[in-house]
Amino acid sequence: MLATPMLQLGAVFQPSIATCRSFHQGTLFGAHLQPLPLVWPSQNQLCQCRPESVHASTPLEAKHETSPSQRRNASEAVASAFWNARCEFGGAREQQDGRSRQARRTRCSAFVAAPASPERMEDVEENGEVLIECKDVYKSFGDKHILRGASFKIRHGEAVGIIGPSGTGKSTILRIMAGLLEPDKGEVWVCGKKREGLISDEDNPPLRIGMVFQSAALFDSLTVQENVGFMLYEHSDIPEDEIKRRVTESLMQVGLYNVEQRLPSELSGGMKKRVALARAIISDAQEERSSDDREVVMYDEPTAGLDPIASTVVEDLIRSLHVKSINPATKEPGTIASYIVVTHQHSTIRRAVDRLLFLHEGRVVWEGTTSEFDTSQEPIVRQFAEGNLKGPIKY
Ligand SMILES: Nc1ncnc2c1ncn2[C@@H]1O[C@H](COP(=O)(O)OP(=O)(O)OP(=O)(O)O)[C@@H](O)[C@H]1O
Repeated sequence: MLATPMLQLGAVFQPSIATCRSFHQGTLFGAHLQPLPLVWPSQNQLCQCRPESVHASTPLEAKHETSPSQRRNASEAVASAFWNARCEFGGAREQQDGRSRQARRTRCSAFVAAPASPERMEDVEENGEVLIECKDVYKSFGDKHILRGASFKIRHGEAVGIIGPSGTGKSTILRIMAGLLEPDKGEVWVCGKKREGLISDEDNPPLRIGMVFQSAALFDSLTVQENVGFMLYEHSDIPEDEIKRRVTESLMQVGLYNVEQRLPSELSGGMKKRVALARAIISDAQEERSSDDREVVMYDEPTAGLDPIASTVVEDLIRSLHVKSINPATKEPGTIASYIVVTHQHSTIRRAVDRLLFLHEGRVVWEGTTSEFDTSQEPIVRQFAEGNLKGPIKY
């Protein structure tokens, strides 16, 4: 059984750029900078800091009043940084050899990457290896029955959007796919293997998974530079000057300049999201990837709260990182083999993904391409696409 996480939350959370391992064995600092015992017993259990654990009442919660959003943000910062670190650097990947570990800098994404052609999408749909399959997945929180038999497949090479009304379980299914949450019923198959438990229980996850959380999940007490460079500081011997250079480069790719020394509290919501994306990009810069790599990057509402132009920057950035997109200037592909985007935003639906899963009342009620989304006469799709008050979706 996992011990109750004793997270200190919000702005006082202070990992102090310790190593992931020593952090697990080390201390967290509390509201008055009192060291608090860290209760993660092993690296494999790092995912226990997932938000639903933090929703539970903890000793700290009683001691220091924190809002649910602070708790969620702190837990996601921990989960995001360490869990991505584990996915990036732990397990099977460390055993890989013959693969260049030379740093590869993600190329500037100042272009509009083209969506996949219909032929290419057909090919992926017919021949792509199934990376994740959810079979009849159920999940409830107390008496709220959120997922009620969700079934679908994510194939290698796909850019998939999960859409649907608020509260319908989009983030929940993303967390289940990521292995941060267990379904109550149903199965999740990852690369042909049924997942038992959480990703933290797997020694050699068959699929590399990256996650960009909805809340941006930054460490409030670290500067932008420390947040973005977190993985490189923790898990590489890259000289500090080089890390700084890469941080600046990543930030430029998401349209941020001269913010390295700011704290997250000094940024707008949209800027935080872009910093989170910059962190995801820089974590990508550790070694060469190929389009055969089994990996999925999951973005939970990456453009929520952004103005239309900032949304476009982020959408194009997501698109340009995909292996299926070719930078027209350099003719080079991106590096992210497959990705999933949970979103409400119409611009993101049209600009950042190729195939859509429509989740409603806990099930996938419609699947199709983004162009089919525009032409489908399914009442539920039309209502959602047009924002009608009348239709099968009741508010
Ligand atoms: N850990 C949790 N504990 C309790 N309830 C939860 C938890 N996680 C999600 N929920 C509830 O489950 C429901 C579905 O949440 P989820 O975030 O998956 O929906 P969503 O479709 O992503 O919504 P939105 O589009 O508004 O972000 C919500 O009512 C939410 O409050």
